Amino acid sequence: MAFVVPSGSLAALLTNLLVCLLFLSLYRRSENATALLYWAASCGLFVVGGLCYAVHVTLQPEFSAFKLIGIASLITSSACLFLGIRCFEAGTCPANNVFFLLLVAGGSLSLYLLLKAVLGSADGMASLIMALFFILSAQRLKTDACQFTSGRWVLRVLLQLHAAVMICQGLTLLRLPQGAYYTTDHPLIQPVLLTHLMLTIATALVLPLIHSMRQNAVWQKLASIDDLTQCLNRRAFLSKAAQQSASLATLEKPVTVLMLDVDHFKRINDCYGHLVGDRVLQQVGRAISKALPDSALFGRLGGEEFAVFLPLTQQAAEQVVNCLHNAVRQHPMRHQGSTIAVTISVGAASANHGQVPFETLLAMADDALYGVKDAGRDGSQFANPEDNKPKPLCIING
Ligand SMILES: Nc1nc2c(ncn2[C@@H]2O[C@H](COP(=O)(O)OP(=O)(O)OP(=O)(O)O)[C@@H](O)[C@H]2O)c(=O)[nH]1
Repeated sequence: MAFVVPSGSLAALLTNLLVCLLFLSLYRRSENATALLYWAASCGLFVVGGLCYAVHVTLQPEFSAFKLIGIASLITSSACLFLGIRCFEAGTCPANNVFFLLLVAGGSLSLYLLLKAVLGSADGMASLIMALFFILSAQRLKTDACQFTSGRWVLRVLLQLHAAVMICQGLTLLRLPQGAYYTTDHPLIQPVLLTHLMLTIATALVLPLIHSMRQNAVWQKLASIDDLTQCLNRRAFLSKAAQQSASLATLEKPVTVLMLDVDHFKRINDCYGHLVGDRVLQQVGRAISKALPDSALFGRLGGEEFAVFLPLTQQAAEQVVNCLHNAVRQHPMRHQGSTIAVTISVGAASANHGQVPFETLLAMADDALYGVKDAGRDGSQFANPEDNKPKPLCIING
């Protein structure tokens, strides 16, 4: 039965090699996915470590350089996985990763040699150090606070199981006589290797899956955000607001739509230049975002025109509109020692029982906005939903 363990080890090495190639091919196809490269390196180093260890066992010297390289590669392998998780979390590669990797490899090897000198036998220490990296990786995922909760939960469990398997392997090896790993038909070794295999395969499937889920979410976010102001862009705002409006309508809940326009923005551009104009738009966007309640949707429709969707009655929305005027006034732009006064005009339309389609509210709010501009700007006007015509219910002129 002595051949059972080596064949299990060979299967583990082959699996890691295939996973390494899978991650490498994914890495070549995806952009900015350093995590995949680290995960490929992790499996690659595991194969190198296993092969070096096998050469050492075949030659069977008392203590060979192959064993040392094998142990170092195996430990660095799990450290690479940890770095892959770090890159994944950061969304990019932290600058100090390579230095950290060298530190880990050097530190772990020194620890190994120290334990070897003190204990006489420290074969299992490599497995325990690997377990430590699996635990650290799982911990890193545990602190995650955003989406993909289920994918990350699965990955965390896989890493924790892997850590448990490595601890079992480590404790088993520590109790075996020197070099007996490949020759003893120990009852624990075979299940440990099998579990290692299955966990590697499972992790190899889950990792790219959550990686692509994350990429998709990042792209979706990029596609829905306005570059300049960081609020929703036109397409995202209109589609989200229409969706929310439809679901609120079925519940007969109130809905208010605001159209906001920066007053005399052309003058700002003409006087100070387009770059300053851009900064004014950013400032206005920030001020409005901060002043809005959490339930609001806020987007830039284009140019100096913004829109807000509020799940509020007209009465409640009027207070929000007042806050928006104040917020914009209280955050004037400073440019070369002078202050650029900025005001906004707001057209609004409410449906207190959600019975008016979103598109109609938007058009009514737009009409109301024209009314405010005609009335002199820096004010607001609510359209009357009953006759579908803008009617001045509230004018605040600055
Ligand atoms: N800096 C900058 N200017 C922009 C941007 N988009 C549109 N504009 C400018 O915004 C100006 C809008 O001018 P108008 O539509 O006449 O509006 P206004 O001057 O604000 O006048 P009222 O709305 O009537 O108060 C134009 O000069 C556009 O070139 C942008 O992203 N950045």
